[in-house]
Amino acid sequence: MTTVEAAGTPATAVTAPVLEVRDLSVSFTTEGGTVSAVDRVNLDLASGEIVGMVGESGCGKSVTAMSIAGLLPDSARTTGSVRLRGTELVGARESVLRRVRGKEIAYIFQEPMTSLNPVLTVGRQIGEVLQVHERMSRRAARARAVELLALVGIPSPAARVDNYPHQLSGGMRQRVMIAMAVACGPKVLVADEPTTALDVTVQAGILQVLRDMRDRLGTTILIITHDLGVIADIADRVLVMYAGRVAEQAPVTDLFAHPRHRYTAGLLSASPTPGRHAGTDRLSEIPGLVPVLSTQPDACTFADRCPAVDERCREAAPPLEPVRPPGTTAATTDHLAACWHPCPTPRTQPEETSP
Ligand SMILES: Nc1ncnc2c1ncn2[C@@H]1O[C@H](COP(=O)(O)OP(=O)(O)OP(=O)(O)O)[C@@H](O)[C@H]1O
Repeated sequence: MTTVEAAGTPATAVTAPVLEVRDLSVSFTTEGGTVSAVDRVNLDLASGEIVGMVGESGCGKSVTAMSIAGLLPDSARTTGSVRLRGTELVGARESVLRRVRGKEIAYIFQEPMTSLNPVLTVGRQIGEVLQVHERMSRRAARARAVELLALVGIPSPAARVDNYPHQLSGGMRQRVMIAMAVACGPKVLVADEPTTALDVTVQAGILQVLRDMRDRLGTTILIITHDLGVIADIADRVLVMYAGRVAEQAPVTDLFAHPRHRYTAGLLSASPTPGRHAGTDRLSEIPGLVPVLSTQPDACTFADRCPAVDERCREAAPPLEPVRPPGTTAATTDHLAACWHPCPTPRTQPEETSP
């Protein structure tokens, strides 16, 4: 574990991160005014790491991920910095983004049917990526497409390469999307709810494919999901988003065993994650709704829903800071929470108890 250098800095890997996000904020101009979707997010992704991003609907997960991949619409205003292997992406020219997308960073969307072209065979679609980015001949690209379909576990890839998307099951289409995404060997893969529309066994297969991509190709993966079971299954580290901000981030086992932000604790008890609901079928709910960020910029955004709220929470937003692991006195950069009154841990420090 690395020691703390400055409060509020994200967990830093020992080697230089592949992706560095600093103070990333995104707002949208709408007819009803400016909507703030992401507020000063910091995040590092280390090489070969799988990081999960969780949070309720509307917390800013997709907007964060799309801004990282340079995929936001023109109505978005982005500030801060996103550096991918040293290249700044915020404000970069379209020619830079075009070069980076696919080759350096790739994005997998939730619903492959809307991303795949229905009138082209999957082989043509994978092949086009290779022809454009890798300047492969059509023939070589087709052969590579067959290899990629095999890599993502599609049976009879030499025959499936000539299928149209509608001839494949939902799980196979998602595998095709992953094959297209990894075709040019991107360093970073952003997977936005890649398993949401799939049943549990197909979902397990897709997660295995993502793990294989990391293990075989060293791909760094940012996976967005509502499903804490998916996070527990695949992620090394978790980032919990709330109302456009990072509420907590920690190694996965630490987060599940010792959530420190009250929102994370609420999410865990509202989710049927194995081991947390022994003997009960009922899920608890976090009362209230995710607030619109622009309505309360200088307070903890979770204040209205928090069981430990006090005046301080309504007066100032807590910074994302390292918390002490149970039984230790020194904070580490591995576990950070943005909370004035973190949940107590089994051997909590006196000043960390709830009010
Ligand atoms: N194009 C847009 N124009 C205006 N507001 C937007 C736009 N895209 C997203 N938003 C707003 O930004 C906020 C964050 O949205 P985002 O899609 O990132 O949430 P999310 O956490 O990914 O939710 P979900 O899990 O439902 O996808 C929401 O309030 C959303 O309404």
